[in-house]
Amino acid sequence: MSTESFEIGSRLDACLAAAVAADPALADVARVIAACAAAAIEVSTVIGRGALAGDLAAQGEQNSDGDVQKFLDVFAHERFTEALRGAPVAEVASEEAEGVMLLNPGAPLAVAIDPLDGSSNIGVNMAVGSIFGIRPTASTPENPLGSFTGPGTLQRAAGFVTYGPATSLVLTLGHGTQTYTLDRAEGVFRLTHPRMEVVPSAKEYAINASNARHWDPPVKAYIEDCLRGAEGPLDKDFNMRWLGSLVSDAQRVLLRGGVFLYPGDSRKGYAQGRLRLLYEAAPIAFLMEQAGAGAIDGERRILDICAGAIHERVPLIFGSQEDVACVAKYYDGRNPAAGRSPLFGQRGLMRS
Ligand SMILES: O=P(O)(O)OC[C@H]1O[C@](O)(COP(=O)(O)O)[C@@H](O)[C@@H]1O
Ligand SMILES: [Mg+2]
Ligand SMILES: [Mg+2]
Repeated sequence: MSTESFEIGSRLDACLAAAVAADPALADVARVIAACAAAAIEVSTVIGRGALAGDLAAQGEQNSDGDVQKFLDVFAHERFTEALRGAPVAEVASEEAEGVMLLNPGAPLAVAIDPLDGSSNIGVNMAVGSIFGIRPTASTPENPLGSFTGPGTLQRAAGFVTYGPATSLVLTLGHGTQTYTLDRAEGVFRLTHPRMEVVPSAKEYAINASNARHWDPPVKAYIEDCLRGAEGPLDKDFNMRWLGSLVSDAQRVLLRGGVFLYPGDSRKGYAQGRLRLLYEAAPIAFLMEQAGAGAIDGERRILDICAGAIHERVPLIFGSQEDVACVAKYYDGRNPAAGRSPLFGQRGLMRS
């Protein structure tokens, strides 16, 4: 959906209707997006009430990834899956459900969803979000995961919602990335950023530095060179931000550039990092690419990677094109970590 011709302030439903009028093949995708937007407004209302809505961080069961579910994880999962039941969605792969959920047999679309992203921020009044990727249904009795095992390039649309000081919906249908902001007075999303364009390079990086001792050599080398600032081979002073919420970090990168890294590391269970390919990395990668940014696992483009299982993890590095390309150089053998001290060594990539 190209929304450049839409006026700022246009309602999401009007933008979707116009996109469908221009390309009727988008009708089903538009219904799914409208369902996600409606669920997001419900979730936003509860989050906005904070502690008045009860203990949003109250702990329940463990999800399939071993994370303890909080009240808000489960509430968001229920609101989104209920909304998707009323849309042309055959299957849902949710972080909060072990297997693929079957909604409307024969429907044309499948949705991979992280109903509540940034769970560690629940209950402390910090931003959280929801992420979704919409794919064509492709499962068969012989291949029941078929809707989710194709590459991210198959996604018809993707989006994420950030429940922050404002609630916003970042969306792509494959023709650029747009942001809509929730007009709380009227309960509708309105177009506020018709065309997101990530700057080619910036001076901010995001990584959970408490894992530094577990990182693999390319990541250690890159962050070491960031920390050396203008005196180091990257020739600029960096700022660091880590919000503990992928969507919030992604929103910042979309608006002012920089690079985000959640690499694989040597902790047990973290060889592929923490983030999940289907409902975190692939939708974010689609949105980033449509905004002129990049997303890789270190060596491969995220959108080319196929999942073998619905909760599969993948190392994720995304952001400004030049900054992502710079990180890739640390991975590609041109900067072997051999000869470096384990961390904070003396030589850097850009120095001959
Ligand atoms: O606690 P860590 O290891 O820094 O991980 C933070 C990352 O984990 C996540 O919270 C994972 O998402 P969930 O909260 O949906 O499991 C990301 O939003 C965030 O970037
Ligand atoms: Mg998440
Ligand atoms: Mg989650």
